[in-house]
Amino acid sequence: MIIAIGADHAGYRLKDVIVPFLEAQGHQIIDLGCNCADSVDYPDYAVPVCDKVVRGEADRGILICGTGIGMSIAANKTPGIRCALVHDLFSAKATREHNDTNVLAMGERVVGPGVAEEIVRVWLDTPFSEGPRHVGRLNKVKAIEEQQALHP
Ligand SMILES: O=C(CO)[C@H](O)[C@H](O)[C@H](O)COP(=O)(O)O
Repeated sequence: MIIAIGADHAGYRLKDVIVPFLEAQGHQIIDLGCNCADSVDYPDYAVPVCDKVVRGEADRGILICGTGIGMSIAANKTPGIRCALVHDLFSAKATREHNDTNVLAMGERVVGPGVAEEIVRVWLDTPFSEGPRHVGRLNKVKAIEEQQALHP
């Protein structure tokens, strides 16, 4: 897969663990920064990663900040993005099966590197279930986006 990844100053160290982990599995990585501890703003990194996904230039996106919360809030403002904040393996699997999420958010201050690697592995490997109830719910989410585009 082609995976776009971004982090703020509170997440770049975990990004630097996840990038070689993914490369070792044969994934192609688009690393959109940041790459040092100088304070930055998470929306500035969430938007470029989400753009890559909605434009089809990346198959998935991964975003990391201190908690993952700011990144997930920002990511879900982009129409077409379904971002899940995940810190456990059950949710990593469920959010792919049920929500067909295309962006994963994690918090470097919440989860250790070993668990984060397993979350990423499970999230990338789990297919959407295609269950009719999930498809119907996702269509309702899409309808919210379309409604808001018509009446911002
Ligand atoms: O948005 C966040 C908190 O929900 C992210 O974790 C940020 O990384 C965090 O706010 C950064 O905090 P800092 O005090 O500016 O390092």
